[in-house]
Amino acid sequence: MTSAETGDAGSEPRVSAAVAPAAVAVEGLTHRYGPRIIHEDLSFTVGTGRILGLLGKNGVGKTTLIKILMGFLAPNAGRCRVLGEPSHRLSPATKRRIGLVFEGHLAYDFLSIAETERFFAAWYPRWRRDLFYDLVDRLDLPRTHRVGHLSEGQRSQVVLATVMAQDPDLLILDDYTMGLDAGYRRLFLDFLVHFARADGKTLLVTSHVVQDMERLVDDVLILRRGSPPLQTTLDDFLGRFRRYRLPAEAVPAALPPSCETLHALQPEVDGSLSVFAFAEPAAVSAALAGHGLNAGMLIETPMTLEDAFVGYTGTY
Ligand SMILES: Nc1ncnc2c1ncn2[C@@H]1O[C@H](COP(=O)(O)OP(=O)(O)OP(=O)(O)O)[C@@H](O)[C@H]1O
Repeated sequence: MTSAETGDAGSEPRVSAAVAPAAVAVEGLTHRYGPRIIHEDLSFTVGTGRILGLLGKNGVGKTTLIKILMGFLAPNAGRCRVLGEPSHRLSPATKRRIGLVFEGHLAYDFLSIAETERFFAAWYPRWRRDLFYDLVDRLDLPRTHRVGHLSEGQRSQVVLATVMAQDPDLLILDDYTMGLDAGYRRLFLDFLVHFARADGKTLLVTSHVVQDMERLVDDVLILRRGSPPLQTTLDDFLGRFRRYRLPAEAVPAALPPSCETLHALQPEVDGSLSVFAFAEPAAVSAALAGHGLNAGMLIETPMTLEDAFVGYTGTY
């Protein structure tokens, strides 16, 4: 038993949730693998009916966090409540309300598509056969086709359909893109958005295809190793986090350090400089001028979520 206080019954987390009660509430979570700290004093919420994108570079601890939320892993410290229950003591009824797509997802190779549908239907009281076949029939394969004979992307489609058909209240998708082609990814995203919005579902999604998140999420939780996480709405992040560009002729050999105003300075291959900041142009210009740079040539340039994510977390 670890010193985890995950979800002490009766003690509600003191997190500032925008929507209460939160579908997921994490407070003060710390997790280590041996001496390596993966999460330290992490707190966040996923509001009921919200779609949260969990973003972060490789190895930052997204899957670890999901394993903790599902009760597969006990953290060293902190409280995690999922659908109102401590994550390490989820009741079978609550587990049935959670749809999970995870690396190494469950699919039985020896079953056919139709047998897969019948097998999983038996476990879930709200099973949506219509949803399952809505997604799976697009494969244009006979329902007698064996799962073991599907391509990687086709298999992923069956897994995603299986999870959606469970009609979960909370859907956790850990990198759902697994071999999906661009068309199916788009289709599945549209399905997900419709599914979530129509029925007030809560989604927690990770994906390295960050541009997909822009079409999907309400909120972002961005994890960075050694720094506090950022949780905010997508609109707030994209509205406040800005990129400015200085042309090559205004870029000195020695760059100023990042600071509260200048979140990151990134030299580009053409010699120009990208400056990322949660600040208005005047404040950024003043900060650059304070370091002797010619900020008169600073231009703000629009960003996608992927640009903003890379600017916020760095390229490596
Ligand atoms: N069982 C384990 N024992 C020791 N270290 C582990 C274990 N599981 C994961 N790690 C390490 O913990 C860190 C976080 O891993 P995790 O899989 O949670 O990251 P992630 O953000 O999901 O990464 P990715 O985006 O690459 O999938 C990594 O450095 C990983 O090597």
